[in-house]
Amino acid sequence: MIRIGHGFDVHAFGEGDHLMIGGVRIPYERGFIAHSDGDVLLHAVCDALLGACALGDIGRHFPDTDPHWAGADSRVLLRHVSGLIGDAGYRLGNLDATIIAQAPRLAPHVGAMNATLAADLEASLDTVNVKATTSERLGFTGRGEGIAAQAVVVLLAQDRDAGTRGRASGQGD
Ligand SMILES: Nc1ccn([C@@H]2O[C@H](COP(=O)(O)O)[C@@H](O)[C@H]2O)c(=O)n1
Ligand SMILES: C[C@@]1(CO)OP(=O)(O)OP(=O)(O)OC[C@H]1O
Repeated sequence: MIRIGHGFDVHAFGEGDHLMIGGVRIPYERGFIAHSDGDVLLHAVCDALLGACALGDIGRHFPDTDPHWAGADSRVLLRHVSGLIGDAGYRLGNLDATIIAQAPRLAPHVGAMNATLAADLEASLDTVNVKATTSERLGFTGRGEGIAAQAVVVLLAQDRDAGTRGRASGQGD
């Protein structure tokens, strides 16, 4: 059994001197306007994971009216969602994500973002792929008003008996 999920998020720029994207702190002349740290990529990934398991969306699990999440590190949200996915009996098959940003240049940071996602989702690095694109100066991202992110995940049913079956047949010893 596989399940597919899609997530999309946008955060506008406001005052600040850095952006949190994919759990990576990127020095920049603007910050994100958000209730949490505004990590647009991790929010899209959370929504994709929740969507795949029919568990609603990030706003349902972490309301932006709840002071507990004010200024929250979005990696905490991601790890919580990852736990929910495990509880539902699924693990990551693979994750593909795109950040739409005219600036800053993100290519130097995607390796660190991939590592963060793999760690928080307890997945291997070769199942995670973050990309960045401009929108060729078109639209709100192209005008430099904010950043958008999209994520798609495939989840696989956890094979709870894999270890014992392997041992019984003499594999994996
Ligand atoms: N914020 C961004 C946007 C893009 N990149 C890298 O540049 C490549 C070309 O982008 P286009 O929008 O012109 O297709 C893209 O593939 C990324 O590698 C980036 O680093 N940061
Ligand atoms: C993450 C939460 C909660 O702090 O707030 P924001 O940081 O504003 O992010 P958003 O993507 O608008 O949605 C979900 C919110 O509930």
